[in-house]
Amino acid sequence: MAAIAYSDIVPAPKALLHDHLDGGLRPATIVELADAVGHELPATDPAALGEWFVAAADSGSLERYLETFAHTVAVMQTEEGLFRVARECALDLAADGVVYAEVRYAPEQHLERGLTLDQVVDAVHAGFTAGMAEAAAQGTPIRVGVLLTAMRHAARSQEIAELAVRYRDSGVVGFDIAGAEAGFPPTRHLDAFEYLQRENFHFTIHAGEAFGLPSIWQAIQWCGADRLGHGVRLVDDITGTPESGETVLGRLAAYVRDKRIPLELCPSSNVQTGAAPSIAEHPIGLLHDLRFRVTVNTDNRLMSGTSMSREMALLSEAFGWGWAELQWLTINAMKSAFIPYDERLAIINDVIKPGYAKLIG
Ligand SMILES: O=c1[nH]cnc2c1ncn2[C@@H]1O[C@H](CO)[C@@H](O)[C@H]1O
Ligand SMILES: [Zn+2]
Repeated sequence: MAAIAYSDIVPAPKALLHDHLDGGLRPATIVELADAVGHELPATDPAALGEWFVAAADSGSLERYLETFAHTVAVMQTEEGLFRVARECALDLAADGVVYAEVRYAPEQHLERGLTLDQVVDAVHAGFTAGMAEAAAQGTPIRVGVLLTAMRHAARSQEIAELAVRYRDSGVVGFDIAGAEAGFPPTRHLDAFEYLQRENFHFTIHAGEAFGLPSIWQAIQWCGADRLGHGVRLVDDITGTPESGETVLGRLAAYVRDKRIPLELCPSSNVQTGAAPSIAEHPIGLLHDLRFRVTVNTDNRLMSGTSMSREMALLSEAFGWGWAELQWLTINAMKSAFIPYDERLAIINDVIKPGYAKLIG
């Protein structure tokens, strides 16, 4: 079957679970905000700056990929900067046909100019609220929920977990840890995860991206993660291929599949950090064939020069996926969202299924 074109995918309803607020700024916005706060950039022409981010993030290592965030985080230190970035994020996702998104960021990284954690969360919330209202007025409604991230090398996870729970009725739907994986196992933050479980709150953990199975195992069996951020290295626990008919799942891979634990896979990001050799060789193909709870995500639209529609177009081309697969990915994501069950179901039945029914024809 011919691959579905990017331009045909844009109007299709999409759900996104793994997108970093500080990884999705418009290059032109970075230039303007950097000028206002006196931050020096590697390029001041927006197009050149956009190219710089993709090239610099194309490093083959997660640590070097993450260094590029210095230039986005630097311009997200004021209420105006945070509001603007969040508003534009909602608008950009809506324009790409995303109808539901969970966007994450680490409040502790936005305190350099004197904001408090609460001021950071309030400013982002106001930006998303404005962006959602504008998107709805433009006929492209989107719902955005926030995940508050704690940085895994730092020691503020308990505080950020408490912040997330405090804001659970004001737009925050979950918690996450991110940052360099090797050397910073999720169990360092066990207190925060146990607290969140006692609060009946939801969380995902970046695991199995730059480091393998022990990180995934800890995230699930010690920390109790609802979902896996990436989780792509789970393939290390799978032998054989479906074609040969001798695929064998190890205990951990079997557990993840049996429990329907969602995998927040981010193909382009993985190719840039070296977690996968190419889109065509990305384990998402195998994980899809084995019917894991696979979702597709952008991770960092700026650093990967990507969007949900582009990721789906790349997958359609690499694996021959048609509308049925794109719908499957979208419904998987919506089923795995952190908003209440009835609200997830309403988006699936009222928005996603009718949207794809028109496309499938
Ligand atoms: O793919 C990733 N793996 C691990 N950490 C990441 C990834 N993308 C972004 N961040 C980290 O998360 C912080 C909050 O959004 C970002 O500042 C970046 O350091
Ligand atoms: Zn991420």
